[in-house]
Amino acid sequence: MSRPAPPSSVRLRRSVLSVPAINRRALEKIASLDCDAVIFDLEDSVAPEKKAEARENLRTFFADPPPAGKEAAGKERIIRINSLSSGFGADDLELVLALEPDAVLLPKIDEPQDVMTVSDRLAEADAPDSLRIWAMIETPRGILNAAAIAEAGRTAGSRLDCFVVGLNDLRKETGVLPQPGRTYLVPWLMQVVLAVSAYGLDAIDSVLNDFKDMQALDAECAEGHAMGFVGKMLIHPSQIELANRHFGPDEAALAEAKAIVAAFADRAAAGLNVVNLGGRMVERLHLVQAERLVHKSELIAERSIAQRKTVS
Ligand SMILES: CC(C)(COP(=O)(O)OP(=O)(O)OC[C@H]1O[C@@H](n2cnc3c(N)ncnc32)[C@H](O)[C@@H]1OP(=O)(O)O)[C@@H](O)C(=O)NCCC(=O)NCCSC(=O)C[C@H](O)C(=O)O
Ligand SMILES: [Mg+2]
Repeated sequence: MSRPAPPSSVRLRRSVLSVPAINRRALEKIASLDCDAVIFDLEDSVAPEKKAEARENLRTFFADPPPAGKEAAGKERIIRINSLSSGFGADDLELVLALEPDAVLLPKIDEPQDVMTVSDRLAEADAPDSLRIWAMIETPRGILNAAAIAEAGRTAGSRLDCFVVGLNDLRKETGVLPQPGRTYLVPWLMQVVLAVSAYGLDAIDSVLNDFKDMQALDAECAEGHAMGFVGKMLIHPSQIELANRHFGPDEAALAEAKAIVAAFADRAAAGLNVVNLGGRMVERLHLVQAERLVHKSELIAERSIAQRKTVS
């Protein structure tokens, strides 16, 4: 079976900032922030008695003209709803249908059916295809079923696009303690990366709660990038810059990618699957990675221009 084209390969998701939908001041700040994506949170950061008010805040926010609501410099907009079994999820999902963000983020996904139920509801409501589904993988069953859940992304009509790991819930459920290096969590994190890689989705690494500890964030972003995550979920604006740096291509990686693209574009490489690049074997599979990296750097440049226009 051929691997589907990654649906998200053209999206920048280095820094994915969670903004409590109840916090109007934080909502106002979004346009000035250089994150790639925003998760408007209706779930854990909003108290039960404030859910309705939080939904109203989002209605107002999305009704605003750009750059505040609709387009904020090309940032991807995701609304995290409460689970459908919580008593709040159905109203949240109606809001999503009304606002048509780029994606709806489903919390505490245990199995493929959790995704398909929402996918079916969106189809029934004739939601645009551009409205994707993201899934929080943050329960023991979610980790165990990560591959099956990712496979649901291949089901006809499925809108599944991206996983976000939630280590707060996972630690709560399993008793694994927060530790530098996340030693005992690494096998589970890699299971998520493997699952998304098999089915052409993206995976976003978990939040770091200690938002003042830049050293810890630096280490965790480097680790997440090395593991294969495309970005990090964040809770505070001060975390954006480090995430953008780690999950964007650095200068050396970009120079190498451009050299690979140039090597294969050379007429001498016509019909070759392997070339010698300064004493190193480079294959066409590296060309695909290189082209993605170059494309990503172009998207980053476009986003920076759009962001500068927004704040000036
Ligand atoms: C963690 C916070 C409660 C800290 O807030 P605060 O004390 O207000 O921080 P600061 O005074 O340092 O804020 C400085 C300014 O920045 C704005 N701000 C702060 N956070 C955000 C934000 N997330 N988005 C936008 N703007 C933000 C403040 O308004 C200040 O602005 P100004 O007044 O102009 O100076 C707070 O950061 C926060 O609430 N963060 C998000 C929490 C959240 O979304 N939680 C849910 C996601 S975590 C998760 O999902 C876990 C997962 O499910 C799992 O299981 O692991
Ligand atoms: Mg959680």
